[in-house]
Amino acid sequence: MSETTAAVLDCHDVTVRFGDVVALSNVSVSFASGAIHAVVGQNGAGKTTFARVIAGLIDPDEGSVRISGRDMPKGSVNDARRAGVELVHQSFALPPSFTVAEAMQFGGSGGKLYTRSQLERRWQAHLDALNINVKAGQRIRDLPVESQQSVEIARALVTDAKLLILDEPTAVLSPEGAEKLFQRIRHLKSAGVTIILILHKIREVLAIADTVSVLRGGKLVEGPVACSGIDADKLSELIIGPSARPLDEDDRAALTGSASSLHTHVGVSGKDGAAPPILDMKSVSSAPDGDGPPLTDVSLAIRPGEIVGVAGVEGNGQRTLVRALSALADVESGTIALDGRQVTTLPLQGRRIAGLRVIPFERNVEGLSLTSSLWENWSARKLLQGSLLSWIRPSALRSECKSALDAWDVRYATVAQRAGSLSGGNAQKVILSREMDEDARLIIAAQPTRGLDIGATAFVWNALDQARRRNCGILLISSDLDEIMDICDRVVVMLSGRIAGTFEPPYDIARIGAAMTGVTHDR
Ligand SMILES: Nc1ncnc2c1ncn2[C@@H]1O[C@H](COP(=O)(O)OP(=O)(O)OP(=O)(O)O)[C@@H](O)[C@H]1O
Repeated sequence: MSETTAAVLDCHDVTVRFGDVVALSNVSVSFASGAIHAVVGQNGAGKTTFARVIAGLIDPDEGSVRISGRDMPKGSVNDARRAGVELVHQSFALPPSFTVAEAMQFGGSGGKLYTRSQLERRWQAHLDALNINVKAGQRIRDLPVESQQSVEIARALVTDAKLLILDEPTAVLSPEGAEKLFQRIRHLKSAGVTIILILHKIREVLAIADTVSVLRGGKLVEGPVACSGIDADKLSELIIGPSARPLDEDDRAALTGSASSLHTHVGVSGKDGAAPPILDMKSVSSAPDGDGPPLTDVSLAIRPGEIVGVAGVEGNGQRTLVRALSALADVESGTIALDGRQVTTLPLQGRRIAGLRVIPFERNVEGLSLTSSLWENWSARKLLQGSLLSWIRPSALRSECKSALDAWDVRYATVAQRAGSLSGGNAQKVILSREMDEDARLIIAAQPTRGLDIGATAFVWNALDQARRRNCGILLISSDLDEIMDICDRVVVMLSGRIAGTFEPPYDIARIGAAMTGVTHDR
């Protein structure tokens, strides 16, 4: 651990309530300075609430917070920042139309006026000092997600941060991106910054953190304990708790990295290689649409009962692929057929009636209306599929919604609550419960387990497997190569809007990785 063991953070008996929900219950914890502290727990366990209390964004109902030995006035962001606390949120908050320099200035102390070139010079020096490879004049929206995150971190470090909190920083990163982030975090630690990391993946916790603390149902059930004294199995037990359904051995191994059974998927027995494809894309090219490179000559078939994975560094056309399949991108040439029927020019509603379901990349923007109730969000699929409004009975929908959310173990108070009040993982589960229904024929799942806890991730894998057994076709787009290799029957790699390689089990991670970076093409 660190040379110094003085506490940078002391929480005493912190309780936070949202109406009837107790998000944090009498949490008392102390974190030593100069170390990397992981905080883990299931979706809705209270991790983000904990981070927001420390950053002064939430005023706890009870309890107190001390930073570097000083009592913090309750719920004061400015006092927390003055004490050196900076929080990088789960979803990025940089204004997309700003340049990097403008975004950095926005996060700085402000005051003096600068010309554009002065501003850029000022922040370029800061970025260079942190070894962040981004040009200060670039617009945020033109940056890949990994660079946006680096800019968020750089912005948090504009002030003299002593305690940096990163809320699920790896959820948006590729494995290489996560490794780069970890290097940056180790570097910050050696410069004396204390880091709190909210993480879901146990293997990441054990790879980077000095200590780990576990929240369950708003209570601190363990920690901080030294990571050197705990193993993956024990940690997953602490997270899930004694009453939860146990994970099966394969899922546990894949989720915790505790065994060598990774990447052994050998195809599914129910797959019928001779059956006509559910999805048949032939030579599809799309117009540029500002959301990644256009598709160029993409051909892809998915048969009943088949899970096809799309691997690739983010920003290589995966979003355009989802948009083309959802009738949101302009297809210039080529054809798309669903169950033998041409749908190339059919709007989304018609495709949904034909059995298309979409779990979108951005759950808060494309997947949910945050200001609408849970049952309204859940019922949206009926409207999307063109049911007549007069047929819709709100009371029946509310009870259907309740059963579906309970089956997915969503943590919520009432189906009338706003979707925006759910924790990130629970919001994702609402979309999954809506899109993975019995009538689905083709499920496009974009990052379906991003931000989910280990129990929920296993649940999603199981739900995808059930859908496959019902002979659905599934297109799984994920930046988690382990996930792709564990559950897909075939993997295609996207690079610059093209299919750059097709791979079948047993997978060779080195060859897939090479195709992702364009080192080699096809097998
Ligand atoms: N603004 C809010 N209004 C109402 N309830 C809230 C609000 N914010 C959080 N909650 C509830 O508090 C509980 C803890 O939520 P929190 O976001 O802290 O969990 P989390 O551990 O970060 O979950 P995840 O891993 O899904 O992000 C959840 O039950 C959540 O629904």
